[in-house]
Amino acid sequence: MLTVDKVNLHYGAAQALRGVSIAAPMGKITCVLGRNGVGKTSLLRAITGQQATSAGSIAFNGADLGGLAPYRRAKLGVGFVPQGREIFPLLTVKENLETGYAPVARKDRFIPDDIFSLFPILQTMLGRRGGDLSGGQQQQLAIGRALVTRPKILVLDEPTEGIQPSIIKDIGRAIRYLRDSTGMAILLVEQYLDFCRELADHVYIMDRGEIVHEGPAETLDTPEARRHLTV
Ligand SMILES: Nc1ncnc2c1ncn2[C@@H]1O[C@H](COP(=O)(O)OP(=O)(O)OP(=O)(O)O)[C@@H](O)[C@H]1O
Repeated sequence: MLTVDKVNLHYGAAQALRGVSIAAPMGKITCVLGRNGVGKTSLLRAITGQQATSAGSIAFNGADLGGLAPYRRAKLGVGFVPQGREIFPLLTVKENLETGYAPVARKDRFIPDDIFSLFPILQTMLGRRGGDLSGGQQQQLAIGRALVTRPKILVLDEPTEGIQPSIIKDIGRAIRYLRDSTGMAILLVEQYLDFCRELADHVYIMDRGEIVHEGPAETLDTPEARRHLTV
């Protein structure tokens, strides 16, 4: 399980996270919702090690992640699908997937078949350049690349952003399959309420750098939760 305990994060004098505590258990989908700019991406940057925290602690399956570089966290099983996907446009689909080998032991440096069962389009397009893929296909590639790192927790930043409904469904199905078949933890940051309501086991809502609500997915329909999500 991933535990984030009373974490603060600053950009210079501006505080983006204020005493944030969340847990993402193994075998569960945990969703963090919130409007634009409330600190969701900052929380994921803190977890993946891309941004230093100024207080609190982050641990995964008993290992303290505090101060570890992103690649060390990847080696411990933290897989990341960034906002905007960050596909290498001039590398082929296969080469993009292979960039996930970096934190993996030599014997595991192959692309697991599961990735092509989840996203058959990646197999069809293995030789095409990443930049030639549609936004939805790039999102599938970004998830595939994270899976190549053999994560024990998959952290996704707004995977539905700018993506057509049919591919959103495929991504939802893939996330559920990963939870059920591998028992990995999944931590998802989203603005798309329906996607979270359908998928999540547990939800948190952030507002102005703080967690202001937590509960099972059904609690997203309470007036109190709605108030934090409407503009
Ligand atoms: N590199 C940075 N330098 C300074 N301030 C930043 C930086 N990145 C984010 N911020 C600020 O921190 C706050 C939280 O931003 P963050 O990107 O974490 O929010 P978010 O909820 O992920 O938003 P979005 O949904 O737009 O991605 C915002 O006020 C933002 O302007």
